[in-house]
This record gives sequence, C-alpha cells and structure tokens, in this order.
Amino acid sequence: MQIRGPHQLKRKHKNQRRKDPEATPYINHPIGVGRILSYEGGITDIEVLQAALLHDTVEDTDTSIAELEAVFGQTVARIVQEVTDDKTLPKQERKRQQVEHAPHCSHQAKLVKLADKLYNLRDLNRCTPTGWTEERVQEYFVWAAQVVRGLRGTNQTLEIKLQQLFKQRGVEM
Ligand SMILES: Nc1nc2c(ncn2[C@@H]2O[C@H](COP(=O)(O)OP(=O)(O)O)[C@@H](OP(=O)(O)OP(=O)(O)O)[C@H]2O)c(=O)[nH]1
Ligand SMILES: [Mn+2]
Repeated sequence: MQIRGPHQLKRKHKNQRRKDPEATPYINHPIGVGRILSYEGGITDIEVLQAALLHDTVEDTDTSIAELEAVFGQTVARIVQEVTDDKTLPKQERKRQQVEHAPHCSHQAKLVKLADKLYNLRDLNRCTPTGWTEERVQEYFVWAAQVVRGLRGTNQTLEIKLQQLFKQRGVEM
C-alpha cells in the first residue's frame, strides 16, 4: 500500500486493532500519542508531531522508511526509524535493545518514546489487553520504567506523569 499524502496515513493501520477487549482501531494510539505531545507536553515541533502519528507504521504495517522520507522528509523518517523495533529479533532482545538505545536517541525521538510509553501505560490502567495476566501488566511497567529512565531530562511534564504511574505500581524509575 502506498501513502499518497499525509491525509491517507490512517489507512496504514486500517485493518489493525488494539489488544483491548473491544479491539478498538489501532489508529487511536498514534493519534493519542500526538495529543499527549501537543496538549500535555506543549510540543509544537511539527516534525515530532508528524513522527508521533507515524511512529508505528514501519513496525506494524507495510510502510518503509524510504516511503516516509519521500512523503514527509528526512527528519520525520529518521525519528520514526529511531523508535522502530527490529521485529526480526526475538522479543526479549527487542525489549533489551529499547532499554539500551533509549539514552542515545535524538531529543525528538525521546519525546515520541516518552509519549508512546505514557499512552500505553495509561491504556494498561484502563483495561488489560486480551490474554495478558496481571503479572505481565506489572512486568510491562517494570520494563517501561527502565526505558523511561534513559529518556530523563527530555520533557518535565511527561516525565512527572510517567513517574506518578510508576509510583502507583510501586515501580522505581
Ligand atoms: N497497553 C496496550 N498496548 C497495546 C494494546 N494494543 C496494542 N498494544 C501495543 O502492544 C505493545 C506492547 O505489547 P508487548 O507485548 O509488550 O509488545 P509487542 O507488541 O512489541 O510484542 C505496544 O507497542 P508499541 O506502541 O510499539 O510500544 P512498545 O511497548 O513496543 O514500546 C502497544 O502499543 C492495548 O490494548 N493496550
Ligand atoms: Mn506505539
């Protein structure tokens, strides 16, 4: 599938659903990440906001970095690249790499990562994904705290909100 313009980006996640019991449309997540950055984080950097909307397209759809670069430019493509997991790696290794790479990401990519984690942790508080145990939810919080630790000093408002969520779960950041 080809992106012919930014207005068609939601088609990329068209057939994808969240893992919540209602199987809500996946596009709610990237839009929510953009909202967090804009309304809560006070971010006005248009490339960060574009990258937020696109952040899971390469990981989860048939979109390539080259395609993003052609439509949205080098910077947006680079940010998305930075927040994209290598899905050919085993899950445990992917998760380990996120912790390891977080401190070395660009400021713009760190912003997207902070908002992504904030959205997903709030989503876990809202409802448990299908098939997840309480233990798996708690493990996600513990892992996310390790990633967020490497993103400190990026956006105070978002980091305080994340810190509160970890504290509620008794997790050290
Ligand atoms: N909390 C929650 N997450 C859901 C839901 N539906 C889909 N997800 C996605 O699942 C991912 C977290 O689940 P995991 O099992 O840890 O990861 P995996 O999908 O990469 O295997 C997140 O991916 P991601 O955004 O790429 O972020 P990351 O966790 O890889 O950093 C999140 O967006 C849902 O209903 N609730
Ligand atoms: Mn995401």
